[in-house]
Amino acid sequence: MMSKFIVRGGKRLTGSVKVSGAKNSVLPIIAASLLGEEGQSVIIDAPPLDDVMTINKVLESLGAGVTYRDEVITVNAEKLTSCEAPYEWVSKMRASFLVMGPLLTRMGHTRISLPGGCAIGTRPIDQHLKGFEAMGAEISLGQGYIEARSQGRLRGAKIYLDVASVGATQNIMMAATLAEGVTVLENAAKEPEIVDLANFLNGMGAIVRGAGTGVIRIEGVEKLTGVTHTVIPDRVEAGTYMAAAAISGGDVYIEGAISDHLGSVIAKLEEMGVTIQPDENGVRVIADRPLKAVDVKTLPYPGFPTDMQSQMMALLLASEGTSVVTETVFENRFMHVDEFQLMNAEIKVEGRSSIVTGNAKLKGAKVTATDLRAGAALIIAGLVAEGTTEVGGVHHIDRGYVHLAEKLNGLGADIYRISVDEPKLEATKAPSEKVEKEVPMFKVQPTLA
Ligand SMILES: CC(=O)N[C@H]1[C@@H](OP(=O)(O)OP(=O)(O)OC[C@H]2O[C@@H](n3ccc(=O)[nH]c3=O)[C@H](O)[C@@H]2O)O[C@H](CO)[C@@H](O)[C@@H]1O
Ligand SMILES: C=C(OP(=O)(O)O)C(=O)O
Repeated sequence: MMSKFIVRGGKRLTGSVKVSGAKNSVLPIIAASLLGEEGQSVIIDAPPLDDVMTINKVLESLGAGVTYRDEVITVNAEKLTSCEAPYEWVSKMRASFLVMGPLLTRMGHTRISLPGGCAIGTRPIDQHLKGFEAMGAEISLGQGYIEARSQGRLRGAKIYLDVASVGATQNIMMAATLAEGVTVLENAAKEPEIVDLANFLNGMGAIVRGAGTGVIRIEGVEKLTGVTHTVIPDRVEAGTYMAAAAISGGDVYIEGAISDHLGSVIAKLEEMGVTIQPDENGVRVIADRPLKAVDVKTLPYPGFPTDMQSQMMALLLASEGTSVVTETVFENRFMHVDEFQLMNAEIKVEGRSSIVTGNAKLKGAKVTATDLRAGAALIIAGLVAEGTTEVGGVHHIDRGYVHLAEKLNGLGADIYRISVDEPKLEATKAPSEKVEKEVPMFKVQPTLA
């Protein structure tokens, strides 16, 4: 059964919303728990997301014992029975590829389905493989799978990344923890999720230094054990609620948001005229003046995050003046532009930049989430559009947002989720029309005050 979000615009957001654990931290940490040859890992604040369920399935298919209750995952990886991550799971979620480093270094052999490209770009994995090869692995490709083998333990190496890839940094860092000798990773990604993973690994007994800087040094150890760890709050989810608050002219406290992780987003919001008041437990966002247009360029951390680009574009549509949004991280991350245009937005794409005309008179329309963040951005636009916005492609949103509608409704938004029958394709007949089922248009109950 497919779903849609129905957003009725015009509500000002006020109150408090709590941020969940970070999707982009919990996924590599779950993968890293495969390194624990003794004891179990307990991962606290693991958000109930489709992506988390998918990677848990991958771990189970490798023979690990996994339980998930009340946002706590326990992983027992003492005995693994397989080193192969099948297409079934990797095709659902690229981050499953992060099991490659842990499996290779612990078992000396792994076979993983090739992660495909996706809506936002081709997303190659050459830097991951370059790192494994430098550590002595032999890589072969065939039938949609990548196989890596090492004779004995991997060996520490000096590795320079051509791009500061988050995934390659994580995969190589994990592989290096059990390698013989020291690995020095240069031009490493500096995202807070890298630091969270390093803290998890160090808790397991690894020796990782310099995470959060461009050079990470990993001294290999013989064995790692399970550890208890709390995942950092999701900075992209926090940023999404900041944008939602700002577009609605609201006053919202985002509980759990770590302002240090959101420097570039906060700077841009302040430049637009939004008041941001961070404290030790979260960030308050007050939008009591007309918003001003600003230019935004996505960059690796600490630059402006690509995962906030589409939500920011929604906000710029409601600002005074013209903005230029430049995407430098992924080559095809403007799919939301066409959808915004269906809502009466005026945006022109020129290569890697989008020229966004502000003061848009947004109108509700039937639109589709082309990826996770595009979905959130369409909902943000729907908050101020005239009439009703119907957002399809909700499965993308479910990958990365915990109770998005409930959390926004808790702030005063008016969002429903409805079920929609999937169109059936039959050989001899034209595809049937999408039929909206006669489900009562129940309002999702707010879970937060
Ligand atoms: C699960 C997770 O944490 N996902 C995040 C992670 O994705 P992910 O780890 O896949 O993103 P990367 O940092 O690897 O990608 C950044 C850029 O590097 C390129 N590249 C990457 C690897 C490689 O071997 N070769 C190469 O050329 C990519 O095509 C892209 O243009 O970081 C992205 C960039 O902040 C975020 O948008 C994603 O939300
Ligand atoms: C692109 C994203 O995630 P992933 O790398 O898991 O596709 C995202 O979180 O916006």
